[in-house]
Amino acid sequence: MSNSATESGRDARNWLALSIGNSRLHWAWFQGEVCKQVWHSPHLDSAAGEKLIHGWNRGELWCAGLESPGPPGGEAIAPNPPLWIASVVPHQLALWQSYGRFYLITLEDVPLLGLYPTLGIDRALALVGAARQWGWPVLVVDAGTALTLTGADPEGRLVGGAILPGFGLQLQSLTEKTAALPPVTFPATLPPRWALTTPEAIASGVIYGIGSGVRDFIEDWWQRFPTSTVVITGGGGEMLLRYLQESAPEMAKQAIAMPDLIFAGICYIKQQQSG
Ligand SMILES: Nc1ncnc2c1ncn2[C@@H]1O[C@H](COP(=O)(O)OP(=O)(O)O)[C@@H](O)[C@H]1O
Ligand SMILES: CC(C)(COP(=O)(O)O)[C@@H](O)C(=O)NCCC(=O)O
Ligand SMILES: [K+]
Repeated sequence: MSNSATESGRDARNWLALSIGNSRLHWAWFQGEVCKQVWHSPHLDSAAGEKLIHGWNRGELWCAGLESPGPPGGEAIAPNPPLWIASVVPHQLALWQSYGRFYLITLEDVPLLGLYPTLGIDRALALVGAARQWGWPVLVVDAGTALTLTGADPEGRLVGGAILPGFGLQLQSLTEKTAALPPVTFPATLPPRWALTTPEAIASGVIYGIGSGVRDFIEDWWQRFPTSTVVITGGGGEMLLRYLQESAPEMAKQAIAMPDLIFAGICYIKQQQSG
């Protein structure tokens, strides 16, 4: 095979995955089944989206001057990569629909039994992504804007789950809905549980509150499915794992952190569809 044939073969295998969350856009660049790079960007406005698509159409993958739409380092890859999207945010999804090689993943594409029609596609994809690697039954804890728990049984049937405000949303809502509580940035480490300052008291309430709730859900899940894998993902996943390491070390040892879980799900669906 000539060099150029090898090159074009490689290029043809390039594709992008975009998961549109309520806080951010999550991007991955794949070659075939291999995930080469993952990065995150803020939501984009329509001008920024159009600029990016225009660049892709011209064969420039990452538009210069656009804030963080591309991977750090801005790798050069083939023009017009297929873009596989999973979205739980309709107004952000609309930006990408004019792109020629746009593929939207919906619940109908996901081979999961017992789905209900309004289940978030991110939750369904995370579940099949986790099961592909660890098998059924599986429980996914996704600490995103909302924190979700989503579990499926040994047959790959959705058992159900729960949705609560995530770390950032809880911190933000306290600031917004009270007169005296200051904005608190997401702490890098666990705060003291018995806090003596207002910011630490807020951080403690949110982190230990979410953490103990999640722990209770996991304990209940293991009563039902003692052999189930538990996978933790999402922007707040590290904090959740830190909580478990301190408060429930045995549980933490058995939980698996997969920050890029959604992309395992997207890759699986793409493979199914591409035959
Ligand atoms: N760099 C970051 N940017 C935004 N949120 C972050 C970041 N690091 C951690 N977080 C936390 O992660 C949560 C958002 O998770 P993420 O999985 O990005 O959400 P979504 O998928 O809903 O957009 C928020 O609670 C936030 O506090
Ligand atoms: C629960 C979610 C908001 C989580 O999204 P995220 O916070 O991670 O952006 C999303 O999965 C969603 O909109 N779900 C629809 C309702 C459901 O899953 O039952
Ligand atoms: K999510």
